[in-house]
Amino acid sequence: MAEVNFHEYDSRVDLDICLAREVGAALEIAIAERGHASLAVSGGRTPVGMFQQLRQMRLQWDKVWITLVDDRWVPPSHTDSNELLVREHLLKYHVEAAHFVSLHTGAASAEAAVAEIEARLQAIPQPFDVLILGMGEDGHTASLFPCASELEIAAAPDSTQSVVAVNPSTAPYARISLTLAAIAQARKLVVHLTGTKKRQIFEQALANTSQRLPIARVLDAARGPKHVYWAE
Ligand SMILES: O=C1O[C@H](COP(=O)(O)O)[C@@H](O)[C@H](O)[C@H]1O
Repeated sequence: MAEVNFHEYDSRVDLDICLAREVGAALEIAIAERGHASLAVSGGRTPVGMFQQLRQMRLQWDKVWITLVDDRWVPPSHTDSNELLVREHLLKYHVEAAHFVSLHTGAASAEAAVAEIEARLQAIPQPFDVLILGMGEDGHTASLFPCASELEIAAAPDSTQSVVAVNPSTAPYARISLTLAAIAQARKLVVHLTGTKKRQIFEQALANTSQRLPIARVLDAARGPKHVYWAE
């Protein structure tokens, strides 16, 4: 079972403040050591408060590259776009100076966009200094869905691909997702969770050795320290 450092907070606001500070500190260290930093974030509802804390931090954001771990294959103006969420809640105030790399292109399908997105990601300093994952109640993380026919390709630990197109059968929209192999390289991997139900699902996923859900597979493969930030 993957070893994780579990950080528990009394409230979601406390969690958001502390996680934003941890992320900011890790990015500062990366800039001091390598002259630049990279951050990959998740979409969904969980990270909004943390984004709002992070955007108020004074860092050398012009030296930071930001991308998403996954996005839904919808235009970036769509209400369900993870990119829109990041633009509205993170890429403001100080963070406006950061370099944002979109997972969306003008291609006709997610599959047709993979090569262009793969090329764009080459411009980001990698491995990611900080990569923040969310988790769905089905145990998916990024867009590595247990129900997707592409899961075995997307979750192959030795894949040389950084991104894949995924078509979940239990969730809306085709997706673009970082592969497990790209996620697992991160220098610091954070899982950001809220609520009792997600905590139970997460703990069961890690304990279940016969059915490895995507969240457990990613943590098994991660090469750097793994942290879970949780609040009710
Ligand atoms: O579809 C997605 O869901 C997960 C979890 O979202 P949440 O709303 O439960 O926080 C998210 O991590 C992922 O980026 C997103 O595309």
